[in-house]
Amino acid sequence: MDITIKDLEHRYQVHSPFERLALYDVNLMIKDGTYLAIIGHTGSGKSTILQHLNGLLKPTKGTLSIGTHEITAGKKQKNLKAVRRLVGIVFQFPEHQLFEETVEKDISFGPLNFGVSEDDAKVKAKEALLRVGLPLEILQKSPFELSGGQMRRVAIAGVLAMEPKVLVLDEPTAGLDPKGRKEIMDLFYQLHKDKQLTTILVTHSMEDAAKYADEIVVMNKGTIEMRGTPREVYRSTETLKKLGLDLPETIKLQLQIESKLDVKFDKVSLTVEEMVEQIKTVVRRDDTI
Ligand SMILES: Nc1ncnc2c1ncn2[C@@H]1O[C@H](COP(=O)(O)OP(=O)(O)OP(=O)(O)O)[C@@H](O)[C@H]1O
Repeated sequence: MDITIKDLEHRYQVHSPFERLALYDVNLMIKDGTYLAIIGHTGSGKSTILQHLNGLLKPTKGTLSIGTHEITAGKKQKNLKAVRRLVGIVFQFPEHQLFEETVEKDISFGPLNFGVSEDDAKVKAKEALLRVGLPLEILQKSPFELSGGQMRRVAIAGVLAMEPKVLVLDEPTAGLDPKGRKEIMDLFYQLHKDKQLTTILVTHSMEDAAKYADEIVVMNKGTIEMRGTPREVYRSTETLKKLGLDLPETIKLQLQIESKLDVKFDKVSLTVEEMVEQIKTVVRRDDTI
């Protein structure tokens, strides 16, 4: 399911003294099955874009096409429920939205809301729970008896149980320790691969964008500043610096090695493994090192 965003503008609190232009001239085509990362400085408009993708916010100008569904500024939106079924959003700290008495009821809530029978919702809840790596024994527990990490997984299972075609992730690992972060990011990557799930990740982690995404969009002050593969984007070190964005650690190390040893690597190193390979190549090429 392709997503096309055309001339998107969003103003918060229109016609009030607090009116704020948060997005303008946003044009973006996201092909079905892509893993896209959106990076950018705080306040650049990343979350505002995400919230348009399932109709939580309406454009003040422009159009979004999500598969065959269109959301257009100024037009009454008929199929918002269908769009919300297609696009699942995992917000920051999704566990704050848990509210039911049991894990099973919490995960089943979404499917039931979309008209699935109670029995089918229970099946979907079980599948989703296993998918996020939790045991079925906790189905009848209160979500509030679980650890923080488990609560987050239950909340993610609630989104997966709706079987979305597009998964939108707004800083989904905020507040987790490095091990927990990696586990959750690997889980989303596996889902993306297994189900060809279009995945759109908003992140402040340059490493995660480099490691998982096929494409990166760089936002700046409400509009798209740059778009490309991780290698293309992270090659533009000066532009990223100007935008106040950091580089992945591997690339920072590469730049230091290049400057200290007066050598040039063939490409930017997105992972430690790539960096090691390139160091080997440079050492072989130049026997004075
Ligand atoms: N409800 C709101 N009312 C008014 N202005 C808002 C509202 N929500 C966001 N904004 C403003 O819109 C702009 C874009 O905000 P947005 O949250 O989309 O940025 P972001 O890139 O996601 O930031 P962060 O990285 O901090 O999450 C910011 O200037 C913000 O202050």
